[in-house]
Amino acid sequence: MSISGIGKETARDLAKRGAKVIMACRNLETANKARDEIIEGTGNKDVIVKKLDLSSLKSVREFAEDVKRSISKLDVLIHNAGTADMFKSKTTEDGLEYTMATNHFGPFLLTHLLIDLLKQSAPSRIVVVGSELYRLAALNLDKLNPIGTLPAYLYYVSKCANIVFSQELARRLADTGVTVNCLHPGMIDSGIWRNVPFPLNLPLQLLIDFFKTPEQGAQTTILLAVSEELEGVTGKYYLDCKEFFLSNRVKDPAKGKKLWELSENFVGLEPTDPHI
Ligand SMILES: NC(=O)c1ccc[n+]([C@@H]2O[C@H](COP(=O)([O-])OP(=O)(O)OC[C@H]3O[C@@H](n4cnc5c(N)ncnc54)[C@H](O)[C@@H]3O)[C@@H](O)[C@H]2O)c1
Repeated sequence: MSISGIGKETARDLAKRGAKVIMACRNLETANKARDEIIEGTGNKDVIVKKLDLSSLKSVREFAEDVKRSISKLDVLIHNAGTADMFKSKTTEDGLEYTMATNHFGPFLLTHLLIDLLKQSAPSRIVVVGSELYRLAALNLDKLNPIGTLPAYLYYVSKCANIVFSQELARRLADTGVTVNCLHPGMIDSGIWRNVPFPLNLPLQLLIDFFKTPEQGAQTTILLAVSEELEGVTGKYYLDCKEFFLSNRVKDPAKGKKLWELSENFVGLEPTDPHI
């Protein structure tokens, strides 16, 4: 979960339903303000903030340890946080391209580190916030850590990775009681568009009035997280709270397997870590 946009609205809704919510956030100051606002608005005091920078493998490991120390049951893991820096490409302390590290490698590692807890808590769920923009990208598995690639394109690639990941994860977790579904939240007026520079932001300024609110954008995530009707449903993709079709290329098991093996290497999965 994250502190602004769709993540904040998802946290608010789950808190309203009485859930214990862990908000995983980079900036603790802003996160604590968001948490206080949610507690005040919902009356649910069981909303906590924990530090997580998904672009740092060390931070992901520290966060997972912190979570495992503080709870004994995890019903839903929501991979919502994402970045889309259209014009700057950076390399992380782990030698990973920043957008791919935040949007794919961090969530990939985190899923591994929390999988035993999710299995013990089954029936449990993993929800992955992808994007329809995946249709514009090809996932080049010969360059999964795409340092030097046009930054604007990297967001699409990372969202494509989210979907291939969710499909492969669902296959690997079949019969464990842990389900995995992915979604597109819609076009949402959120912080994700803040890095679009002049002059590309000009048409965006006009279009953004037609975008949905973060609260509306959270609805498909919430459905996948809580709907009793979706108990046991796995490996699907949703848009506007309805199942939607995926292109065959993201469903290909050979591609999913290769993404998995490469990602295990990039995140430095240890023999002692849980493997999925
Ligand atoms: N807004 C849209 O139109 C749209 C469309 C399709 C998909 N999405 C997806 O929805 C999800 C939520 O995005 P949003 O629209 O609410 O944008 P947002 O920018 O408002 O929220 C993104 C959140 O991710 C957090 N985040 C970014 N980098 C992080 C890091 N390294 N570690 C931890 N947290 C980090 C940010 O702090 C922020 O809280 C993203 O996965 C995005 O790709 C959004």
